[in-house]
Amino acid sequence: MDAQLLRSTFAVVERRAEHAVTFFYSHLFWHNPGVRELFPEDMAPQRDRLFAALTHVVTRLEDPGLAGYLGQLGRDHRRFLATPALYSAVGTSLLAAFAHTAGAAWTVEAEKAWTEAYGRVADLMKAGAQESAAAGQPAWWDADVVRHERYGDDLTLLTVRPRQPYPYLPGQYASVSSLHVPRVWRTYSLANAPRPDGTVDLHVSRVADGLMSTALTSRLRVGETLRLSSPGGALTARTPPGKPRTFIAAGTGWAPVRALLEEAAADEPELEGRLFLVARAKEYLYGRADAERLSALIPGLHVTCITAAPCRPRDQATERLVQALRSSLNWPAHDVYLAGPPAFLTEVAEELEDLGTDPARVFHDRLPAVGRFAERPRSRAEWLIEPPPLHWHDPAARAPQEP
Ligand SMILES: NC(=O)C1=CN([C@@H]2O[C@H](COP(=O)(O)OP(=O)(O)OC[C@H]3O[C@@H](n4cnc5c(N)ncnc54)[C@H](O)[C@@H]3O)[C@@H](O)[C@H]2O)C=CC1
Repeated sequence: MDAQLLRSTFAVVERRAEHAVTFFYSHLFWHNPGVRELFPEDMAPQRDRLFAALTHVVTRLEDPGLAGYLGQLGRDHRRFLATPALYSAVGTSLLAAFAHTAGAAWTVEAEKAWTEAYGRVADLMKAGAQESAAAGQPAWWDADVVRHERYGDDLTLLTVRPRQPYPYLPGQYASVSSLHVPRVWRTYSLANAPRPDGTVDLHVSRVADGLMSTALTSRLRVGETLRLSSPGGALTARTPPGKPRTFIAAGTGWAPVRALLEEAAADEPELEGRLFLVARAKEYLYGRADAERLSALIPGLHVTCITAAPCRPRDQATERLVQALRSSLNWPAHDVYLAGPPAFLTEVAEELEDLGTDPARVFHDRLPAVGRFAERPRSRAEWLIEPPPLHWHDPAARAPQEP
Protein backbone atom coordinates (compact mmCIF):
# COMPACT_ATOMS: atom_id res chain seq x y z
CA MET A 1 0.00 0.00 0.00
CA ASP A 2 1.25 3.48 -0.81
CA ALA A 3 0.87 4.89 2.69
CA GLN A 4 2.04 8.37 1.77
CA LEU A 5 -0.50 8.69 -1.04
CA LEU A 6 -3.32 7.33 1.13
CA ARG A 7 -2.53 9.84 3.85
CA SER A 8 -2.28 12.81 1.52
CA THR A 9 -5.65 12.10 -0.17
CA PHE A 10 -7.26 11.40 3.19
CA ALA A 11 -5.98 14.74 4.50
CA VAL A 12 -7.84 16.50 1.67
CA VAL A 13 -11.04 14.51 2.19
CA GLU A 14 -10.90 14.93 5.97
CA ARG A 15 -11.13 18.69 5.69
CA ARG A 16 -14.53 18.23 4.04
CA ALA A 17 -15.49 15.29 6.19
CA GLU A 18 -19.10 16.36 6.67
CA HIS A 19 -19.61 16.56 2.93
CA ALA A 20 -17.89 13.22 2.25
CA VAL A 21 -19.95 11.41 4.88
CA THR A 22 -23.23 12.78 3.50
CA PHE A 23 -22.24 11.76 -0.02
CA PHE A 24 -21.15 8.31 1.16
CA TYR A 25 -24.45 7.43 2.86
CA SER A 26 -26.60 8.90 0.07
CA HIS A 27 -24.65 6.86 -2.50
CA LEU A 28 -24.80 3.68 -0.40
CA PHE A 29 -28.55 3.89 0.27
CA TRP A 30 -29.48 4.98 -3.26
CA HIS A 31 -27.61 2.18 -4.98
CA ASN A 32 -28.43 -0.53 -2.41
CA PRO A 33 -32.08 -0.07 -1.41
CA GLY A 34 -32.15 -2.84 1.24
CA VAL A 35 -29.18 -1.44 3.10
CA ARG A 36 -30.92 1.54 4.73
CA GLU A 37 -32.85 -0.89 6.97
CA LEU A 38 -29.60 -2.13 8.49
CA PHE A 39 -28.91 1.32 9.94
CA PRO A 40 -30.75 3.08 12.78
CA GLU A 41 -33.61 5.41 11.96
CA ASP A 42 -31.68 8.35 13.40
CA MET A 43 -28.37 8.41 11.53
CA ALA A 44 -26.90 11.45 13.31
CA PRO A 45 -24.81 9.60 15.91
CA GLN A 46 -23.74 7.02 13.32
CA ARG A 47 -22.36 9.39 10.77
CA ASP A 48 -18.93 10.21 12.09
CA ARG A 49 -18.09 6.62 13.04
CA LEU A 50 -17.00 5.91 9.49
CA PHE A 51 -14.45 8.70 9.64
CA ALA A 52 -13.35 7.74 13.12
CA ALA A 53 -12.68 4.18 11.94
CA LEU A 54 -10.98 5.33 8.75
CA THR A 55 -8.80 7.80 10.62
CA HIS A 56 -7.81 5.04 12.96
CA VAL A 57 -6.73 2.89 10.01
CA VAL A 58 -5.03 5.59 7.94
CA THR A 59 -3.01 6.87 10.89
CA ARG A 60 -1.80 3.37 11.77
CA LEU A 61 -0.94 1.93 8.40
CA GLU A 62 2.49 0.76 9.49
CA ASP A 63 1.30 -0.44 12.87
CA PRO A 64 1.78 -4.21 13.15
CA GLY A 65 -1.32 -4.28 15.39
CA LEU A 66 -3.55 -3.05 12.55
CA ALA A 67 -4.42 -6.54 11.27
CA GLY A 68 -5.53 -7.56 14.76
CA TYR A 69 -7.59 -4.38 15.08
CA LEU A 70 -9.36 -5.02 11.78
CA GLY A 71 -10.01 -8.66 12.67
CA GLN A 72 -11.68 -7.47 15.90
CA LEU A 73 -13.60 -4.82 14.00
CA GLY A 74 -14.91 -7.47 11.59
CA ARG A 75 -15.90 -9.69 14.49
CA ASP A 76 -17.68 -6.73 16.08
CA HIS A 77 -19.50 -5.93 12.82
CA ARG A 78 -21.24 -9.31 12.80
CA ARG A 79 -23.85 -7.74 15.08
CA PHE A 80 -24.67 -5.30 12.24
CA LEU A 81 -25.32 -8.28 9.92
CA ALA A 82 -22.45 -7.21 7.67
CA THR A 83 -22.28 -9.61 4.70
CA PRO A 84 -19.56 -9.83 2.01
CA ALA A 85 -21.99 -8.06 -0.38
CA LEU A 86 -22.30 -5.20 2.11
CA TYR A 87 -18.52 -4.88 2.39
CA SER A 88 -18.30 -4.55 -1.34
CA ALA A 89 -21.17 -2.01 -1.54
CA VAL A 90 -19.53 0.06 1.20
CA GLY A 91 -16.23 0.00 -0.70
CA THR A 92 -17.86 1.25 -3.89
CA SER A 93 -19.66 4.10 -2.09
CA LEU A 94 -16.58 5.04 -0.09
CA LEU A 95 -14.46 5.40 -3.20
CA ALA A 96 -17.24 7.37 -4.90
CA ALA A 97 -17.40 9.73 -1.89
CA PHE A 98 -13.63 10.16 -1.87
CA ALA A 99 -13.53 10.83 -5.61
CA HIS A 100 -16.29 13.41 -5.23
CA THR A 101 -14.68 15.14 -2.24
CA ALA A 102 -10.96 15.01 -3.04
CA GLY A 103 -11.27 16.94 -6.32
CA ALA A 104 -7.92 17.29 -8.08
CA ALA A 105 -6.19 15.15 -5.45
CA TRP A 106 -8.16 12.11 -6.73
CA THR A 107 -5.70 10.89 -9.33
CA VAL A 108 -5.57 7.48 -11.03
CA GLU A 109 -2.80 6.51 -8.61
CA ALA A 110 -4.86 7.64 -5.62
CA GLU A 111 -7.85 5.62 -6.79
CA LYS A 112 -5.66 2.55 -7.26
CA ALA A 113 -4.10 2.96 -3.80
CA TRP A 114 -7.50 3.36 -2.11
CA THR A 115 -9.06 0.42 -3.98
CA GLU A 116 -6.19 -1.76 -2.86
CA ALA A 117 -6.28 -0.42 0.71
CA TYR A 118 -10.03 -0.87 1.11
CA GLY A 119 -9.73 -4.40 -0.30
CA ARG A 120 -7.13 -5.23 2.34
CA VAL A 121 -9.19 -3.71 5.12
CA ALA A 122 -12.36 -5.54 4.04
CA ASP A 123 -10.51 -8.87 3.67
CA LEU A 124 -9.07 -8.62 7.17
CA MET A 125 -12.45 -7.69 8.64
CA LYS A 126 -14.23 -10.52 6.83
CA ALA A 127 -11.56 -12.98 7.99
CA GLY A 128 -12.08 -11.83 11.61
CA ALA A 129 -15.83 -12.32 11.27
CA GLN A 130 -15.42 -15.78 9.74
CA GLU A 131 -13.01 -16.84 12.44
CA SER A 132 -15.35 -15.85 15.24
CA ALA A 133 -18.31 -17.58 13.55
CA ALA A 134 -16.19 -20.72 13.08
CA ALA A 135 -15.27 -20.61 16.78
CA GLY A 136 -18.99 -20.73 17.62
CA GLN A 137 -19.13 -17.16 18.94
CA PRO A 138 -22.57 -15.63 18.37
CA ALA A 139 -22.96 -12.37 16.45
CA TRP A 140 -24.54 -11.02 19.68
CA TRP A 141 -25.79 -12.42 22.96
CA ASP A 142 -29.53 -12.29 23.74
CA ALA A 143 -29.96 -11.43 27.40
CA ASP A 144 -33.25 -11.45 29.36
CA VAL A 145 -33.96 -8.59 31.73
CA VAL A 146 -34.44 -10.01 35.23
CA ARG A 147 -34.28 -6.77 37.29
CA HIS A 148 -35.13 -3.16 36.49
CA GLU A 149 -34.68 -0.73 39.35
CA ARG A 150 -35.10 3.03 39.06
CA TYR A 151 -33.22 5.55 41.18
CA GLY A 152 -35.03 8.84 40.80
CA ASP A 153 -35.81 10.00 37.28
CA ASP A 154 -32.43 9.45 35.68
CA LEU A 155 -30.80 6.29 36.96
CA THR A 156 -31.65 2.68 36.27
CA LEU A 157 -29.91 -0.45 37.46
CA LEU A 158 -30.56 -3.44 35.22
CA THR A 159 -29.71 -7.08 35.65
CA VAL A 160 -29.78 -9.27 32.56
CA ARG A 161 -29.22 -12.98 32.08
CA PRO A 162 -27.46 -13.86 28.79
CA ARG A 163 -28.90 -17.05 27.29
CA GLN A 164 -25.44 -18.33 26.37
CA PRO A 165 -22.25 -18.12 28.46
CA TYR A 166 -20.95 -14.56 28.20
CA PRO A 167 -17.20 -14.41 28.89
CA TYR A 168 -15.81 -11.02 29.95
CA LEU A 169 -13.30 -9.47 32.32
CA PRO A 170 -14.30 -7.17 35.21
CA GLY A 171 -14.01 -3.54 34.07
CA GLN A 172 -15.07 -4.22 30.47
CA TYR A 173 -18.09 -2.83 28.65
CA ALA A 174 -20.50 -4.05 25.97
CA SER A 175 -22.60 -2.44 23.29
CA VAL A 176 -26.28 -2.90 24.06
CA SER A 177 -29.26 -2.88 21.74
CA SER A 178 -32.99 -2.97 22.50
CA LEU A 179 -36.01 -3.50 20.25
CA HIS A 180 -37.38 -0.23 21.61
CA VAL A 181 -34.82 1.56 19.43
CA PRO A 182 -34.02 -0.90 16.63
CA ARG A 183 -30.46 -1.13 15.31
CA VAL A 184 -29.15 1.46 17.76
CA TRP A 185 -26.24 0.28 19.91
CA ARG A 186 -24.83 2.08 22.96
CA THR A 187 -21.98 1.08 25.23
CA TYR A 188 -22.52 0.35 28.93
CA SER A 189 -20.05 -1.01 31.44
CA LEU A 190 -20.65 -4.41 32.99
CA ALA A 191 -21.06 -3.62 36.67
CA ASN A 192 -20.15 -6.91 38.34
CA ALA A 193 -17.48 -9.58 38.31
CA PRO A 194 -18.72 -12.75 36.54
CA ARG A 195 -21.23 -14.62 38.75
CA PRO A 196 -22.02 -18.33 38.92
CA ASP A 197 -25.57 -17.66 37.62
CA GLY A 198 -24.17 -15.71 34.63
CA THR A 199 -26.22 -12.55 35.30
CA VAL A 200 -24.77 -9.16 34.43
CA ASP A 201 -25.61 -5.70 35.86
CA LEU A 202 -25.76 -2.53 33.77
CA HIS A 203 -26.04 1.01 35.18
CA VAL A 204 -27.87 3.43 32.92
CA SER A 205 -27.89 7.19 33.36
CA ARG A 206 -30.58 8.85 31.28
CA VAL A 207 -29.17 11.41 28.88
CA ALA A 208 -31.47 14.28 27.85
CA ASP A 209 -32.82 13.29 24.39
CA GLY A 210 -30.85 10.02 24.58
CA LEU A 211 -32.80 7.42 22.60
CA MET A 212 -31.34 4.33 24.20
CA SER A 213 -30.93 5.57 27.78
CA THR A 214 -34.53 6.88 27.78
CA ALA A 215 -35.84 3.57 26.41
CA LEU A 216 -33.88 1.54 28.96
CA THR A 217 -34.95 3.81 31.80
CA SER A 218 -38.60 4.40 30.95
CA ARG A 219 -39.87 1.70 28.60
CA LEU A 220 -37.90 -1.46 29.23
CA ARG A 221 -39.63 -4.06 31.42
CA VAL A 222 -38.53 -7.23 33.21
CA GLY A 223 -38.92 -10.19 30.85
CA GLU A 224 -37.84 -8.28 27.74
CA THR A 225 -34.65 -9.14 25.88
CA LEU A 226 -31.59 -7.01 25.16
CA ARG A 227 -28.72 -7.78 22.82
CA LEU A 228 -25.13 -7.57 24.07
CA SER A 229 -22.10 -7.29 21.79
CA SER A 230 -18.87 -9.08 22.58
CA PRO A 231 -17.25 -7.30 25.53
CA GLY A 232 -14.58 -4.65 24.99
CA GLY A 233 -12.38 -2.26 26.89
CA ALA A 234 -9.05 -2.26 28.64
CA LEU A 235 -9.99 -0.99 32.10
CA THR A 236 -9.12 -4.40 33.48
CA ALA A 237 -7.03 -5.23 36.55
CA ARG A 238 -3.29 -5.17 35.78
CA THR A 239 -1.67 -4.07 39.04
CA PRO A 240 0.96 -6.40 40.44
CA PRO A 241 0.03 -7.83 43.87
CA GLY A 242 1.15 -5.62 46.75
CA LYS A 243 1.17 -2.36 44.74
CA PRO A 244 -1.30 0.20 46.11
CA ARG A 245 -4.03 1.52 43.88
CA THR A 246 -6.66 4.22 43.67
CA PHE A 247 -10.09 3.88 42.08
CA ILE A 248 -11.93 7.03 40.99
CA ALA A 249 -15.51 6.72 39.70
CA ALA A 250 -17.92 9.50 38.69
CA GLY A 251 -21.63 8.90 38.09
CA THR A 252 -22.26 5.55 36.42
CA GLY A 253 -18.48 5.30 36.03
CA TRP A 254 -19.07 3.40 39.27
CA ALA A 255 -20.11 0.36 37.19
CA PRO A 256 -16.67 -0.84 35.97
CA VAL A 257 -15.01 0.13 39.26
CA ARG A 258 -17.58 -1.89 41.17
CA ALA A 259 -16.76 -4.92 38.97
CA LEU A 260 -13.02 -4.43 39.57
CA LEU A 261 -13.54 -4.20 43.33
CA GLU A 262 -15.74 -7.31 43.39
CA GLU A 263 -12.96 -9.15 41.62
CA ALA A 264 -10.39 -7.82 44.09
CA ALA A 265 -12.59 -8.75 47.07
CA ALA A 266 -12.49 -12.35 45.85
CA ASP A 267 -8.88 -12.55 44.60
CA GLU A 268 -6.89 -9.99 46.58
CA PRO A 269 -8.77 -8.88 49.72
CA GLU A 270 -5.48 -7.75 51.26
CA LEU A 271 -5.04 -4.94 48.73
CA GLU A 272 -4.22 -1.44 49.99
CA GLY A 273 -6.06 1.30 48.21
CA ARG A 274 -8.51 4.15 48.11
CA LEU A 275 -11.79 4.69 46.35
CA PHE A 276 -13.20 8.10 45.45
CA LEU A 277 -16.86 7.89 44.53
CA VAL A 278 -18.12 11.08 42.87
CA ALA A 279 -21.74 12.00 42.10
CA ARG A 280 -23.53 15.14 40.99
CA ALA A 281 -25.66 15.17 44.20
CA LYS A 282 -26.32 13.01 47.27
CA GLU A 283 -29.37 11.34 45.74
CA TYR A 284 -27.19 10.19 42.81
CA LEU A 285 -24.69 8.47 45.09
CA TYR A 286 -26.34 5.15 44.35
CA GLY A 287 -23.13 3.15 44.81
CA ARG A 288 -22.49 4.14 48.41
CA ALA A 289 -23.99 1.04 50.09
CA ASP A 290 -22.14 -1.28 47.69
CA ALA A 291 -18.89 0.63 48.22
CA GLU A 292 -19.23 0.19 51.98
CA ARG A 293 -20.01 -3.50 51.57
CA LEU A 294 -16.90 -3.93 49.41
CA SER A 295 -14.69 -1.99 51.81
CA ALA A 296 -15.79 -4.38 54.58
CA LEU A 297 -14.49 -7.23 52.39
CA ILE A 298 -11.29 -5.31 51.52
CA PRO A 299 -10.27 -3.81 54.88
CA GLY A 300 -7.33 -1.89 53.31
CA LEU A 301 -9.69 0.05 51.00
CA HIS A 302 -10.45 3.58 52.18
CA VAL A 303 -13.68 5.02 50.71
CA THR A 304 -14.38 8.75 50.16
CA CYS A 305 -17.73 9.88 48.73
CA ILE A 306 -17.87 13.29 47.10
CA THR A 307 -20.88 15.22 45.80
CA ALA A 308 -21.55 18.79 44.75
CA ALA A 309 -22.93 21.01 47.51
CA PRO A 310 -26.74 21.46 47.43
CA CYS A 311 -27.87 23.77 44.62
CA ARG A 312 -24.38 23.93 43.11
CA PRO A 313 -23.69 22.71 39.53
CA ARG A 314 -22.82 19.03 39.20
CA ASP A 315 -19.22 19.73 38.15
CA GLN A 316 -18.50 21.26 41.54
CA ALA A 317 -18.09 17.64 42.65
CA THR A 318 -15.03 17.46 40.40
CA GLU A 319 -13.51 20.55 42.05
CA ARG A 320 -14.08 18.92 45.41
CA LEU A 321 -12.53 15.70 44.16
CA VAL A 322 -9.45 17.56 42.94
CA GLN A 323 -9.05 19.11 46.41
CA ALA A 324 -9.33 15.65 47.97
CA LEU A 325 -6.78 14.20 45.52
CA ARG A 326 -4.35 17.02 46.38
CA SER A 327 -4.58 16.19 50.06
CA SER A 328 -3.90 12.49 49.42
CA LEU A 329 -0.32 11.28 49.51
CA ASN A 330 2.02 8.90 47.78
CA TRP A 331 0.70 9.27 44.21
CA PRO A 332 3.85 8.04 42.45
CA ALA A 333 3.38 4.63 44.10
CA HIS A 334 -0.24 4.20 43.00
CA ASP A 335 -1.88 2.65 39.97
CA VAL A 336 -5.07 4.59 39.23
CA TYR A 337 -8.28 3.22 37.69
CA LEU A 338 -10.50 6.00 36.44
CA ALA A 339 -14.09 5.91 35.06
CA GLY A 340 -16.63 8.62 34.32
CA PRO A 341 -17.69 11.23 31.73
CA PRO A 342 -15.02 11.96 29.07
CA ALA A 343 -14.31 15.55 30.22
CA PHE A 344 -13.98 14.29 33.78
CA LEU A 345 -11.44 11.67 32.70
CA THR A 346 -9.33 14.29 30.94
CA GLU A 347 -9.41 16.73 33.83
CA VAL A 348 -8.63 14.16 36.51
CA ALA A 349 -5.91 12.41 34.47
CA GLU A 350 -4.13 15.79 34.05
CA GLU A 351 -4.42 16.53 37.75
CA LEU A 352 -3.02 13.11 38.63
CA GLU A 353 -0.04 13.70 36.38
CA ASP A 354 0.60 17.01 38.18
CA LEU A 355 0.44 15.13 41.46
CA GLY A 356 3.19 12.78 40.33
CA THR A 357 1.30 9.70 39.13
CA ASP A 358 3.01 7.96 36.25
CA PRO A 359 0.64 8.62 33.27
CA ALA A 360 1.30 5.06 32.06
CA ARG A 361 -0.20 3.82 35.33
CA VAL A 362 -3.48 5.73 34.98
CA PHE A 363 -5.97 3.40 33.32
CA HIS A 364 -9.21 4.49 31.73
CA ASP A 365 -11.44 3.72 28.79
CA ARG A 366 -13.06 6.45 26.84
CA LEU A 367 -16.54 5.38 25.88
CA PRO A 368 -17.43 6.64 22.43
CA ALA A 369 -19.12 10.01 22.25
CA VAL A 370 -22.22 10.23 20.09
CA GLY A 371 -23.44 12.94 17.76
CA ARG A 372 -20.24 14.88 17.26
CA PHE A 373 -21.54 16.23 13.96
CA ALA A 374 -24.52 17.63 15.80
CA GLU A 375 -22.12 20.47 16.65
CA ARG A 376 -21.48 23.32 14.27
CA PRO A 377 -19.20 22.00 11.53
CA ARG A 378 -15.70 23.40 11.83
CA SER A 379 -14.31 25.67 9.18
CA ARG A 380 -11.29 24.51 7.22
CA ALA A 381 -9.08 26.92 9.19
CA GLU A 382 -10.30 25.51 12.49
CA TRP A 383 -9.56 21.96 11.36
CA LEU A 384 -6.05 22.96 10.41
CA ILE A 385 -5.33 24.85 13.62
CA GLU A 386 -6.97 22.37 15.94
CA PRO A 387 -7.97 18.98 14.51
CA PRO A 388 -10.97 17.62 16.43
CA PRO A 389 -10.36 14.83 18.93
CA LEU A 390 -10.97 11.34 17.65
CA HIS A 391 -13.70 9.24 19.16
CA TRP A 392 -14.12 5.63 18.32
CA HIS A 393 -15.14 2.42 19.87
CA ASP A 394 -11.76 0.80 19.72
CA PRO A 395 -12.10 -2.95 19.54
CA ALA A 396 -8.31 -3.21 19.69
CA ALA A 397 -8.68 -2.30 23.34
CA ARG A 398 -10.62 -5.47 24.01
CA ALA A 399 -7.80 -7.47 25.45
CA PRO A 400 -6.07 -6.22 28.57
CA GLN A 401 -2.97 -4.36 27.42
CA GLU A 402 0.11 -4.03 29.51
CA PRO A 403 1.49 -0.52 29.15
N1 LIG B 1 -15.44 3.19 31.69
C1 LIG B 1 -15.86 4.43 31.88
O1 LIG B 1 -15.07 5.37 31.93
C2 LIG B 1 -17.30 4.71 32.02
C3 LIG B 1 -17.77 5.95 31.72
N2 LIG B 1 -19.08 6.23 31.85
C4 LIG B 1 -19.49 7.57 31.47
O2 LIG B 1 -19.78 8.27 32.66
C5 LIG B 1 -20.82 9.18 32.42
C6 LIG B 1 -21.81 8.96 33.50
O3 LIG B 1 -22.90 9.80 33.38
P1 LIG B 1 -23.67 10.28 34.68
O4 LIG B 1 -23.80 9.14 35.63
O5 LIG B 1 -24.93 10.94 34.20
O6 LIG B 1 -22.66 11.31 35.29
P2 LIG B 1 -22.92 12.82 35.72
O7 LIG B 1 -23.23 13.64 34.53
O8 LIG B 1 -23.86 12.83 36.86
O9 LIG B 1 -21.45 13.21 36.19
C7 LIG B 1 -20.88 12.64 37.36
C8 LIG B 1 -19.82 13.58 37.87
O10 LIG B 1 -18.80 13.66 36.88
C9 LIG B 1 -18.25 14.96 36.87
N3 LIG B 1 -18.39 15.58 35.56
C10 LIG B 1 -19.40 15.43 34.67
N4 LIG B 1 -19.18 16.17 33.57
C11 LIG B 1 -18.01 16.84 33.81
C12 LIG B 1 -17.25 17.78 33.06
N5 LIG B 1 -17.66 18.21 31.86
N6 LIG B 1 -16.10 18.25 33.59
C13 LIG B 1 -15.68 17.84 34.80
N7 LIG B 1 -16.37 16.96 35.56
C14 LIG B 1 -17.51 16.47 35.07
C15 LIG B 1 -19.00 15.78 37.90
O11 LIG B 1 -18.28 15.76 39.11
C16 LIG B 1 -20.29 15.01 38.07
O12 LIG B 1 -20.83 15.20 39.35
C17 LIG B 1 -21.30 8.97 31.00
O13 LIG B 1 -20.68 9.92 30.20
C18 LIG B 1 -20.75 7.58 30.67
O14 LIG B 1 -20.49 7.43 29.28
C19 LIG B 1 -19.98 5.34 32.36
C20 LIG B 1 -19.55 4.07 32.67
C21 LIG B 1 -18.19 3.65 32.51
